[in-house]
Amino acid sequence: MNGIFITFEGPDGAGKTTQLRMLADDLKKLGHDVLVTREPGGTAISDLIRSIILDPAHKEMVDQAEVLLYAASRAQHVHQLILPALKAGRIVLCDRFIDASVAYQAYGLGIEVDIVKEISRYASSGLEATRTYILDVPVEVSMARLQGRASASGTNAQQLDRIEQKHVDYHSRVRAGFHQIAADHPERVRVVNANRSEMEIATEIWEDCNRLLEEHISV
Ligand SMILES: Nc1ncnc2c1ncn2[C@@H]1O[C@H](COP(=O)(O)OP(=O)(O)O)[C@@H](O)[C@H]1O
Ligand SMILES: Cc1cn([C@H]2C[C@H](O)[C@@H](COP(=O)(O)OP(=O)(O)O)O2)c(=O)[nH]c1=O
Repeated sequence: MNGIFITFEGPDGAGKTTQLRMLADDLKKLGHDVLVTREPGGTAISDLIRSIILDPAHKEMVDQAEVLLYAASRAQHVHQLILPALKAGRIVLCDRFIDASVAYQAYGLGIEVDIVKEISRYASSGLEATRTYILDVPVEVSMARLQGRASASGTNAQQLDRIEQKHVDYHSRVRAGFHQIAADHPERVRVVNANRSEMEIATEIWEDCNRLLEEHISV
């Protein structure tokens, strides 16, 4: 596999999408072939599953169904889109991946970590990110950014998706889960302080990503 697979993780509203777009623009300016995608989503089937998972009306969804729906969305995404792009040598930037299932479904909901990892491993046929940036912000900051994004787009707090509407305690467990994932995978994961300006964050990610590209080329 010649491509490079980079994932962005962190709480809702941490600034993942913003940073992913900035990195994609900078990489494209250097002539790299970049694929930008996201989970849940990225293919027609995965997007349909996304709308089922995030619909605020689906309050009765049981935890097992939630884990398996994220995994089903991921299976289609990995095999239809990500693996072919990596085989073609592209740089794939993905907004969330398996770490999100571990942070939200395992640490957040309380499902056993090994079960969530095993289901995700099966769904993705063992694909792992080359590098993961976890954008870390206090829960109050990410919540405030989400509210800001919602009002900028003319929606209100009641229209946040099903996961975003969950309680602060849940989001605190998710954040702690991301810290644990970083501690478990120091080679792959970089925790980036996202409670700074967009440009400061982008610079740190850009410098690390350049080192990664150099290592990749020299292999
Ligand atoms: N470093 C930052 N400082 C302040 N606001 C930010 C920063 N990065 C992103 N935002 C804003 O916060 C909101 C959420 O950002 P977004 O990139 O959509 O986050 P995510 O994809 O992690 O949910 C958006 O309104 C965005 O403009
Ligand atoms: C990929 C994935 C996402 N999620 C959640 C996190 C988000 O609340 C939601 C949608 O992700 P996303 O679109 O990235 O939301 P945001 O841009 O607001 O950060 O799905 C999981 O709970 N498990 C997963 O495996």
